[in-house]
Amino acid sequence: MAVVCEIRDLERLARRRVPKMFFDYANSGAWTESTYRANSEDFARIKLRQRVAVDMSDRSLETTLVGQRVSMPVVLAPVGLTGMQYPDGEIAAARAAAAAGVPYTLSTMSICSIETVAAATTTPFWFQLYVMRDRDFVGSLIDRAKAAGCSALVLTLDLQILGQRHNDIRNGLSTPPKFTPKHLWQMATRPGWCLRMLRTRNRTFGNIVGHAKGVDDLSSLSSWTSQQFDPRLSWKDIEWVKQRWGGPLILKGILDVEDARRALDTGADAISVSNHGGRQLDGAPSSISVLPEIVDAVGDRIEIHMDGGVRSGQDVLKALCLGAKGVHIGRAYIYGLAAMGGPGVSLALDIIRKELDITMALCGERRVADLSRTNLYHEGRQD
Ligand SMILES: Cc1cc2nc3c(=O)[nH]c(=O)nc-3n(C[C@H](O)[C@H](O)[C@H](O)COP(=O)(O)O)c2cc1C
Ligand SMILES: CCCCCCC(=O)C(=O)O
Repeated sequence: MAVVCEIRDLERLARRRVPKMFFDYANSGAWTESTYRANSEDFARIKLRQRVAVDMSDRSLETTLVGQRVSMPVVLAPVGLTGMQYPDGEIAAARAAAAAGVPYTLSTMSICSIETVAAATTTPFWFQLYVMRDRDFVGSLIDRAKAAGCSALVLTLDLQILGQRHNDIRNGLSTPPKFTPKHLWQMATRPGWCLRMLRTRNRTFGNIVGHAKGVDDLSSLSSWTSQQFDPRLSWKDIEWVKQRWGGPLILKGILDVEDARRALDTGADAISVSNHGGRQLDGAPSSISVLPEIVDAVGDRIEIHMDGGVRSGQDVLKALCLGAKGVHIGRAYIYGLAAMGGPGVSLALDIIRKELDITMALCGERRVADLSRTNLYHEGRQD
């Protein structure tokens, strides 16, 4: 049995257990992957300020996110095709998040539908929305999320056009998988995954198939996306989404100060500083590098979340110090899920919680709300 100490251990296990096309889908970025790499590398450059002889006996990671109490300021980010990493993966992730006291965000592009996840869980989850050309369908997704009791809507703004991901093109990624000799070989070398996958009926996009015109041909994900996603999405559409939804709204994919100011005008409850995990605009800066300027511009008027490159509790702490109230993790929990299903997601969350707690204590802080830039050295000097 492999020893799992950190998220990278789960990544190694996931690589061994999931067919290449699905592991690569999660583990890649767009084009040269420079932004994908920068997301993690820029975290590593930030140094922590050690403090000693501070009473650390009473510590807490609890806080609130968009008005909801959480056991730590971590959220499971929306991840498309989660159910191809592990059968019924969305249900497993939602249950693990609920047990850990953190929110789970179900993607529009999930394998298990909103209703399937709601029926299998008792804790409200968040729903992530993509805006498609067919606004009646988008409206129906919002209504379905409301009917399922979702407790926040995450509106993603940075993927109206799909960034080019070379691994997915090379792998001929599709869902359900095509049965070409290459794909059959990839699956045959992962027999555990195949056996488990045979036991579920959820093998294609549950929210979408059968619900909207022309969505049944999913053989080419990128051409399908360009047919269905609406490239005309603009700020004025956000008002419509906000009205129709009527609950907590988080705008995801903000990377620029001007866009952050624009987001403020929409009256959204939070923004998520994100470059989609380096999967969209390659060459864009890392999320952690732009977080401080966005916090300086709008942080006193809107709750700020972030994601991108978070692989440890130390990374979470650095983002909190730079002004994020919530930190969303994508691949960190997907590796756990792909490696061992629901228990793997729980393990990923346990690892991050423990690392965050220990790091906070060694920095001399007892509450996440007390973390600030004074706990960091940036580029070798103290901010
Ligand atoms: C495999 C995969 C699928 C994703 N699918 C979605 C999605 O459906 N909707 C969305 O808003 N973001 C999606 N994202 C982006 C994540 O929500 C998040 O922004 C990103 O994973 C953060 O970077 P990290 O993986 O380094 O933590 C996806 C990310 C990955 C890795
Ligand atoms: C049909 C594929 C669309 C991609 C949606 C999932 C996503 O956001 C991603 O980054 O991948």
